[in-house]
Parts: sequence; structure tokens; C-alpha cells
Amino acid sequence: MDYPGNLFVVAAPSGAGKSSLVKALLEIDSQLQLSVSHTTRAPRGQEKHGRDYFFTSQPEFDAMVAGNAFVEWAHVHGQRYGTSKKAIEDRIAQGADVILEIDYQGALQITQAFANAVLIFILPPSWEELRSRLERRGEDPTDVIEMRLKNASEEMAQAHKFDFVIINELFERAVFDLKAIVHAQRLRYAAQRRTRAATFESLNIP
Ligand SMILES: Nc1nc2c(ncn2[C@@H]2O[C@H](COP(=O)(O)OP(=O)(O)O)[C@@H](O)[C@H]2O)c(=O)[nH]1
Ligand SMILES: Nc1ncnc2c1ncn2[C@@H]1O[C@H](COP(=O)(O)OP(=O)(O)O)[C@@H](O)[C@H]1O
Repeated sequence: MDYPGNLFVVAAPSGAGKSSLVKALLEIDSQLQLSVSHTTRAPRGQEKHGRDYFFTSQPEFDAMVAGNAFVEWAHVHGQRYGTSKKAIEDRIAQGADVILEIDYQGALQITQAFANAVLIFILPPSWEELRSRLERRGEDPTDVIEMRLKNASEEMAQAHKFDFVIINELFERAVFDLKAIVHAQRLRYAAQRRTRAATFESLNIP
């Protein structure tokens, strides 16, 4: 299915900075809309239902899986997370650009459903910095931080499957890189659609 809007998928190990980067991008790009995921994990301190996540009970999540409500879902760090069809389809069908902040398993599932999706992987500058960002964020207990760091190597080993990799060392530089990717994709997609429309017209295809 070919939609007029673009789909951007951002994945990263926990603590690499993807939420902060996506938030900064959304503040400067009014064409971009965030897809709010469903999760079975508990909310953190400042998180709000419907803004950061739809916090969902296990039975509610099961019912959504059974009802085929998710474009993709995955087990991540011992919880389940999923992107509902509602979170993206209507919006890209209407021409909005949507950004997803999901794990690599979900990102790879998204490309099955949306071949034009642009996949971006965020890396931390070092292991030490990843650990210290998770500790400084201060949202997760030590055992959860250890599990997230343990899972990070498996996650980072998937980075080569993505269209772009950004190293989030200097924050402003990483925001700039992200902005450049979004801009380039918009230009590329607009050109593709014009070329296709011209081809259809010349062949008299309605
Ligand atoms: N597959 C999938 N992963 C998701 C979704 N939403 C969030 N995630 C990922 O789940 C992981 C944990 O997210 P979270 O608990 O918010 O921790 P954080 O990444 O440290 O902020 C991250 O890799 C997220 O990108 C989703 O809808 N689908
Ligand atoms: N470039 C950066 N330099 C220093 N700290 C950063 C940078 N990017 C993000 N952070 C901080 O690192 C922590 C983790 O960032 P966050 O966006 O929550 O990561 P993620 O969503 O990938 O788990 C936060 O405290 C955030 O303020």
C-alpha cells in the first residue's frame, strides 16, 4: 500500500537518547507526529497515559493481539510493546509524517508492512556513557539497568540492518543529523511520487 505520508522508525538501546532526540525533533518539525505505543510496563515518574504510552494491562494487550490491532509488537526487556494500526495508518494516509520510537524487532516488522519506512538507529558514543546516561536518568532500578545494558549488545548488533546510524554524542549534532535524514526523505519521496504520476499520465493509466 502506498501512502502519501512518510514513516520514520527510530530504534536504539535503552539510554542512548532516542526519546530526547525525537522530542527535540518534534518541537522543531510541525509536520511530524509521534506514534504513541502500547506497553505492559508500568509508567515512570513523569510519564502520562496517552502521551508517552498507552499503559495497558496484560489482558488488554492480549485482546489487542487477538484482535489484530497491532502493526507490530515485541517482547522487550521483559515487557510487551506494540504499535497499533490506529497510531499510524490514518495519519500517513492523510499525508502526515509519522515517527515511531520502537525496538529493532518492531522496526524490522514495520518494513514488512511499510516498504518505504526509513529506519534510523541511534548509538551511544561508548558503553561507559550508555551506563552513565541510564544511571543519570534515574528512572530504573539497578537490576532493570543491568538487564537493559545486557540487552544493548544484541540490539546494537542489528544496527547494520538500518538505513541510517546516528551516534548521539553531542546532542545538538545528533538532532541535526536526524533533521537532515527527515528532510532528505521528504525530498526523495516527493520526487518519486512526481515521477510515478508522470509515468502513469504518459501511459494513460488512471
Ligand atoms: N517493538 C516495539 N518496541 C517498542 C514500542 N514502544 C517502545 N518500544 C521499545 O521498547 C524499549 C523500551 O522502552 P522504554 O521502556 O520506554 O525504555 P527506554 O527506551 O529506556 O526509554 C525501547 O527499545 C523502545 O524503543 C513499540 O510499540 N514496539
Ligand atoms: N547527547 C547526549 N549527551 C548527554 N546526555 C544525553 C544525550 N542524549 C540524551 N541524554 C540523556 O541520557 C538519558 C537517556 O536519554 P533518553 O532519551 O531517555 O534515552 P532512550 O529513550 O534511548 O532510553 C536522559 O537522561 C537524557 O537526558
